Amino acid sequence: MTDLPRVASPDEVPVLDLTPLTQGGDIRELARQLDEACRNTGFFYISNHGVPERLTNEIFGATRRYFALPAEAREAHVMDPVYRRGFMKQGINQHPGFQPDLKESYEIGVDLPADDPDVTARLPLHAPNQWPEELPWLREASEAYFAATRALGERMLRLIAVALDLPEDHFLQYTQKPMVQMRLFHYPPQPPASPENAFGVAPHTDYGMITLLNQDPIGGLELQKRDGEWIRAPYVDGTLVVNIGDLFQRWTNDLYVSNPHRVVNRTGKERYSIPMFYNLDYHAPVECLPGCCSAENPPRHAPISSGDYLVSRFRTVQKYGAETEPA
Ligand SMILES: O=C(O)CCC(=O)C(=O)O
Ligand SMILES: [Fe+2]
Repeated sequence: MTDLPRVASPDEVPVLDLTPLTQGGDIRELARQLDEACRNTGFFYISNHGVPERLTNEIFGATRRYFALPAEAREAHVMDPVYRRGFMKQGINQHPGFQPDLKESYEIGVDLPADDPDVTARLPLHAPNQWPEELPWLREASEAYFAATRALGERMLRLIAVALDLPEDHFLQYTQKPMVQMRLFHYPPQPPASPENAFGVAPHTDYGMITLLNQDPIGGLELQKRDGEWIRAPYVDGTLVVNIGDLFQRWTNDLYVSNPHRVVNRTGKERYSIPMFYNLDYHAPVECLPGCCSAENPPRHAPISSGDYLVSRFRTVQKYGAETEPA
C-alpha cells in the first residue's frame, strides 16, 4: 500500500461557503474564491450547499443496505453497457497501468422515458434508470438525492460562469438532457498486503465538468497537487468535496486544472461514497472559451463534443461500449 500522505491545508483545498449562491445573494466574491481554487488544485469543499442532511443520510443508508445484499441479488441488476444504469461489479473499472479498482458501484442518471428518441437511438448514457422492484427504498432515496444534487450542479455551473466572466447561463444552456452520473460506491477495506498499484480507485482525472462528492467519515480521498505531491482531503462534516474534470479544463485552455486523485481505504472498515458527476448534454461543443485563449496562448485542445469525449474515456477505463462485453 502507498504511504499515508499529509492532510491538505486550507490554502490547498479551501472550504467555500455557498450561502449567497444557495440563498440568492451577491455571488461575485464567491466566484473569485472558486476561480482561485480552480487555478490552484482544482479541489475545494462546499458548505451550506443546500443539499439537505436528511437526504444525505437516507442515500448513505440505502447504499449500505444495497451492498449488503447477497452478490447474486446484485448481479441481477448489472448495467447495460450503453445505458449504464444499475450495478457495476468489482473488476470492471481499470485505469491503465494499475490493478482493477477495488470498488463496486450502482449507477443512476437522468431518468428518460424508454421511448425518448435518444434512448431508442442508444445514444450513450441516455436511458431510463434501473429500479429493482423489490428495492423501493433504493429508488426513493436515490431520486430525492439525485434531484437535490442535480439542482446544486446547476447552481455551481452558474457560479463557474460568473467566475469566468461569462453570461450566467453559458454552461446551463447545455443542460437539457445532461449526462449526469450519480454513482453509489462501496469500497471494501484495502488488503494490508495489497500491491503498490492496487487502489480503491487508482489515480485518475475525472472526465466531465464538475464532481460533487459526498464521502463518509472514513475519508480516503487523496489528490495530487500540480507539483506532484499527494495530499489527503479528509471528511469535513456538512460539506461536499468538489473537483473539476477534464472537459472543464479544456474549456479553460488548462487555466483550471483537473488534478489526479485516488482512493485508498486504509481503515479496515467498509467505505461508501456518492459522487455526482455533473456532465453537460451529449452535443455540447467543448472548445476554448474566448477569454482563455489569444494569439500568444492558442487553444491547446481540439474542439470536441462533451459526449464523444466522455465515451472515449469510458472506453479506455471501463471496458465500455462493445456490445459483446459484459458491463
Ligand atoms: O469515492 C471517492 O471518494 C472518489 C471517487 C472518484 O474519484 C471517482 O469515481 O472518480
Ligand atoms: Fe474521480
